[in-house]
Amino acid sequence: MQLRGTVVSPGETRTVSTRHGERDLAEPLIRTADGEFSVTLWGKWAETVEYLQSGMELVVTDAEETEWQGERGFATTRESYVIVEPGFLVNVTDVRSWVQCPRMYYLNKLSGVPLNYPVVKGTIVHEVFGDLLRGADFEAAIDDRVEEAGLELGLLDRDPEAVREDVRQNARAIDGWLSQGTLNAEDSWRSEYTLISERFGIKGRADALRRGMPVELKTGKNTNREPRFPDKIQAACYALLLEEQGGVSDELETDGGAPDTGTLLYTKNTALDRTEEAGDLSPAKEFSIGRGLLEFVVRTRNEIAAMEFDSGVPTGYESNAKCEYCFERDTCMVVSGRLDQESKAGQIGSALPEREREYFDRTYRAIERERRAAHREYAKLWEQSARERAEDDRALIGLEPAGEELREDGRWELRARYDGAVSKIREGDVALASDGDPINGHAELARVERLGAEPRSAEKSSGQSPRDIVVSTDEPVALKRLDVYPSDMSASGMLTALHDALLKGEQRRKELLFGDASPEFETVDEEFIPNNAAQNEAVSRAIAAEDFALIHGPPGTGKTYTIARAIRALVERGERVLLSAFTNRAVDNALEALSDQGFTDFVRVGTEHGVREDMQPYRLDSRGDPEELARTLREAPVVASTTSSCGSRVMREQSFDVALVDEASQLTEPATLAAINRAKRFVLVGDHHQLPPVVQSEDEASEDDTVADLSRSLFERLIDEHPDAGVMLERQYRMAQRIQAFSSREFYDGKLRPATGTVAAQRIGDLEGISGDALPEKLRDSVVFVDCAGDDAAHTDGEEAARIAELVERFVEAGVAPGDIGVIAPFRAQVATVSRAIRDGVAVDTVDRFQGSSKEVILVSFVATTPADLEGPIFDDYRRLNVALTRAKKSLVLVGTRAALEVDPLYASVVDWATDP
Ligand SMILES: Nc1ncnc2c1ncn2[C@@H]1O[C@H](COP(=O)(O)OP(=O)(O)OP(=O)(O)O)[C@@H](O)[C@H]1O
Repeated sequence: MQLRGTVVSPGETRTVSTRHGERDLAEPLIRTADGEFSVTLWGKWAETVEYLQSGMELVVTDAEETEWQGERGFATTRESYVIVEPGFLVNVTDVRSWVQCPRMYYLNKLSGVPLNYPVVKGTIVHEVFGDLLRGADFEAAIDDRVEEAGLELGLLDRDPEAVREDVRQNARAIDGWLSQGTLNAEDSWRSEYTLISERFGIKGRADALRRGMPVELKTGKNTNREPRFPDKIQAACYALLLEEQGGVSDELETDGGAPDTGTLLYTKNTALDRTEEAGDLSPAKEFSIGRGLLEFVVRTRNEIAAMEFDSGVPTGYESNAKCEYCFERDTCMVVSGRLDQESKAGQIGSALPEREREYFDRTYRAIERERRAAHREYAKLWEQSARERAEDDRALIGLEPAGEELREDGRWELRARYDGAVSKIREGDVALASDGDPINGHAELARVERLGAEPRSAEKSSGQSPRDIVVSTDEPVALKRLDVYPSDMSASGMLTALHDALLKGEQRRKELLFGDASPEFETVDEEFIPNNAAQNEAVSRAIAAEDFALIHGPPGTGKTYTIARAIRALVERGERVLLSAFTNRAVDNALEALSDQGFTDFVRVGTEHGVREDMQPYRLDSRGDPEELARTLREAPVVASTTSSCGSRVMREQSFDVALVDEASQLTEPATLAAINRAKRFVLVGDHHQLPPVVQSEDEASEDDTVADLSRSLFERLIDEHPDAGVMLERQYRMAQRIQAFSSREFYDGKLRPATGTVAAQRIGDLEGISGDALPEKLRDSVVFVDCAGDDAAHTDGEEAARIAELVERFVEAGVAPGDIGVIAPFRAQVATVSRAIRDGVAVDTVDRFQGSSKEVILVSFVATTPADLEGPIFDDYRRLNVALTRAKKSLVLVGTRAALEVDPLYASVVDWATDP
């Protein structure tokens, strides 16, 4: 049986005499659904209690029930595994580095992977390995993969021909091995296999599987007969994961049991000179994977999960690391010196001042909480049934595969038919595509290319037309289900940014961030924007700032326009500018504004999928001639990318005079650091009265003051601490006078006003081809409240949806194009309900998806029928309400249940405003 519970007290290890001789045991007390029990952990599992703490989750597989002196208890058996905090997903590569040295694991996590040649070469060789397994031509694969790494190689000043030769030597080992007869007709292969273990709390991606056995590629040399220990551990992890999965798929079925052999391929061995090197030069080394090794893997994984339970920091004493030979020794000593951490290697340098260290610790804990929240989200993959996930918008299920095709870029394009259901999955997302069972079946990471594409085949059923979902993957999979793929990448990015800011950052910057210094400004007299004083002042401040400036831009006040003007002015002064924002959309909007103002000397960094069509010509492809690509990037006076890309290997090599960050109020503090770390000065643009940063672990964080509050942006903090560094744009170019009135009064102290008389007086009748009279009288006002009784469902309201559909028809009949109309609903379920009810072409979405955009006509569905409903997302935060009410230019229609809304004072005033002109 499997035992699962929460540790009440860990207990201690002791040694007892048994009929098998002396044995260690420990007896932690755990609480399960059935009560409290003591669990006897025998042998090596007894070590677990050394790091077990009360409150941790503990799982014992294949436990047996015991009875001693009338007390019921449990004990491990020969088959048991003991798993600590199974919900914390440890990466296979982390298990590997922990075995090398726990400090190494920590340092890797903190500082990210830097751009260096061994890393880039390693990636290329891995890619070529996959290509060769898939039967690609040797030289063609090398040429292609080296070209693909063009930008990184260029930044490293590497000559492509020399790289090709280097890769060729490594690839020969692979090719030689494949053709040596190791691979015969019965062998079945697959490369890059994603594995997730629910049972052990481990995830990873195996380089390859041969007959269901793991094969790992290492680009280093190894002249011993045996693989290196950490490498074995890595392969053993995959074996463990494969065992749980019970084989891979029919075609790759192992002979039954667990994979018992691992193979390591040391590709550099073939490049060694036989006359100089002694030892075993064969690249492929096999080893047998026994039970003892698998248990060791689980115990190592447990040590990591236990340390992460309270964001602990490893010292290096946990293993028998040998610091003398470690190439990370200096870094390790510096980090421990600066952060005053215990380290086996010792410390050098002076510790950060108390306040900085405290900031580091609090932020570190907050980021690790985010990571755990991502892991919890991950666990829902197996905790929830397919149906529950679909209902929670976390999966699209019941897809019907509708074709697969190998594209020119080597990726598979998979299609499936679906019913148009909504989910959190969006185009451009990375999601988990599976054959219906993402955990025990076959799953592949997929990029969502299209949602709701026209089916290829012309058959269209009556009523709702079927739609296609199109994704791309490295390997084909029967596309029957698509799941949200929670990632802890953003946690990793924040951690690296924190590290760079605190351990590598300039002193002055830190003084500013920690309130020990105030920002300073030069004087600038030039006029930049003659028709808008606040915008002009904002540009002046951006230029005059010696440290930083803050631009506060309420809805429609020309933030983007001002940003573009400021960038031009900076470039004219010879400054190199990094333009960044939370979303790709905002980055592209700012570039569009720049090009509207006649400036196009910029480079857009981002993926092909992330960058908008019209900005593709400016996108820096990472594939191509190294020297040319590197020059293009290095010489660009303006480089634009999202803040998360600012932490990429490539961008971390770049430096700028000024970083200009849009949507800064939606960024957590460490996410903002990722961008501003790259520049001497910075300008943050945002509005803290619109959407705040999205923080997954928000609920638990607020109470604990040892954990930083990530939901407060750096923008907001600095505006509070240094109001003088900020300029508020007050004149808006979007909304009719009456639409903006409520927001101005409630959220901006009445300061927001229309920029011109035309803006203020705009009416729906101004749109081309529309006569205001064609609308029913009730809809002619620019702000309208429609009382609707609504139904009783929790997150949907069919009646409201039907009423909205009707109102939309009135606007369309009067001549308004569907594309000029938007509907905002608080819940995705209601978004789905409304989408089904109304005609095509009208944008229906949640507030979060509408931030940053506007429409001529906006209808808001409140989905509140009883006062208790006033706790939904649109309502829990005034900032979301503000966004919802400020998207419309000419006509805003609020649909809701008056009696319910009037219970809350803020909503009562909304209803009031919308009812009485
Ligand atoms: N000084 C100005 N003179 C004339 N038009 C302007 C000026 N500033 C902004 N605009 C116009 O006002 C409109 C809104 O500006 P912009 O898109 O920059 O607003 P924004 O604040 O970025 O909007 P959002 O709140 O959606 O982020 C644009 O059409 C822009 O060209």
